Amino acid sequence: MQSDPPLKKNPLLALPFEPALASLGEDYYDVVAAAEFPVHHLRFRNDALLPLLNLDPAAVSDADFIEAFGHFEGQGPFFALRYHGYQFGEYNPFLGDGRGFLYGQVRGRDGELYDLGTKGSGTTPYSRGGDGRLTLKGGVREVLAAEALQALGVRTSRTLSLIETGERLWRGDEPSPTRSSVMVRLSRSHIRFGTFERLHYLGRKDLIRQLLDHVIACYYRPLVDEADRDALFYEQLVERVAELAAQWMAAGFTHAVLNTDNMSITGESFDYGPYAFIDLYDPDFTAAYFDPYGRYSYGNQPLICKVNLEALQIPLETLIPGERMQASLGRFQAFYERAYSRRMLAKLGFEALEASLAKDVLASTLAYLQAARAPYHAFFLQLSRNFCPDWSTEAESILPEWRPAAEAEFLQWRTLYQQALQTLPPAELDAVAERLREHNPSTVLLRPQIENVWAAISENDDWEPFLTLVERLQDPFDPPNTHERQR
Ligand SMILES: Nc1ncnc2c1ncn2[C@@H]1O[C@H](COP(=O)(O)OP(=O)(O)OP(=O)(O)O)[C@@H](O)[C@H]1O
Ligand SMILES: [Mg+2]
Repeated sequence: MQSDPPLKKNPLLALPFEPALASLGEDYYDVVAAAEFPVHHLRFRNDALLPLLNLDPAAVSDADFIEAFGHFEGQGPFFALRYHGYQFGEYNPFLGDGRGFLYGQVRGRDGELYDLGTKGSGTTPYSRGGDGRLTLKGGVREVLAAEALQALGVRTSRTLSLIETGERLWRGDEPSPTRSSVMVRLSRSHIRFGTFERLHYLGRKDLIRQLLDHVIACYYRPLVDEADRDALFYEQLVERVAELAAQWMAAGFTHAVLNTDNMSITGESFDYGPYAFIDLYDPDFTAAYFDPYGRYSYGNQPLICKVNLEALQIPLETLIPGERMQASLGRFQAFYERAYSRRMLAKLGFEALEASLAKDVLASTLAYLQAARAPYHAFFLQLSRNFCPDWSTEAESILPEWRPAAEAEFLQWRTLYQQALQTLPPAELDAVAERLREHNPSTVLLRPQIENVWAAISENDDWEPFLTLVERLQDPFDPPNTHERQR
């Protein structure tokens, strides 16, 4: 008797999905179906992420991606997650996944629990009149942001796949009709501050208790056996969010929509809509056209994170003493400054400096950048490319071309920068050069870069510039030893 040939299994569908959220019961989501799309063109697959899911990229075909993350066959049920949120300071009880769902949860090779979540997969009970879709440009922008941030050391969600879906969408902020896509995102949970806010709004203390236990068990595991774990959770969240704000600020990144429904309970950065990397150093830079008062401006991000953490105290109040949370929140600024200073010192080439000198060097750097309205990334890249150990004895040779932009502030900065170099033994100066190279990208995702790759796609359906840019963003630094040769 002839046996049937073995069916080829789609490795994406054979992932060991864990129903972590589903195990909590039905209060947190609505079961939804994916939209059916007229076409499926795989535009991006993030092979770099597959090993984390114990998958060999060579064993996963494009057709596998399309079956799993375009047709959404062979897996389910899918959950549109319920949440509320403060949007631009106003409470909105009508939110929830309106164009996405939790596709499944998987444990990564690193032992962490990851969510696969969609964006643009169709309408849900929370679409509020929206079409449930993601524009192709929006998908392209989200892929780019996540890859760029990851390489700059920001704790971020990643994009696993982007599939073009052949529909025509109408949007006020893109020339329309515009092309459609569906994205699958890998993240450390889609539980948002707003997930807790909704439970408070509904008066469900029991569910707040259940959800917090779940969050601690899944995402704050070392705390599970602590008697004081609820309060420690909030303290660690404050620390993680402060660290995240510092990561954004050092990377020169403006998230642009820091509503509490876009704040992850794991302290991870996600949801890349109208974001922008700053070009000129300007704390007032605001990326979203719908943010006229600059609530979510570049420089306001640490403060707004703190405001959001404070709002989260309301749903947590029944579980954690208010004074404990206030005391933790009181440490936000110190956590933030420590993390920001460490990252900025690395961008200046230092691992550590004596505390008051570190403070002065950093303050003078920012004062110069702001007075000169200097291009943020170009300044640090040039510092990195031009760095020379002789700078510790020859002040005049330190970036002379940057002097005219704001001379007084420049001279102040230069004096302090040189002073900082002089605290290092001569042998350490090579390490400064290396640190500068490793912390200052030569490929930066400025708006013109995004518009260029988008123009190639929209005008010629040419995906090469996009794929090339993704690759460069994944490793955005000059190669080792190139600066040596340039000098
Ligand atoms: N085209 C759309 N159709 C339906 N709902 C939408 C649409 N665009 C946004 N929404 C909903 O509006 C709210 C705010 O959108 P926002 O842009 O912050 O999130 P998102 O980008 O859709 O998703 P996420 O936060 O998961 O990245 C969310 O509840 C979202 O689901
Ligand atoms: Mg969102």
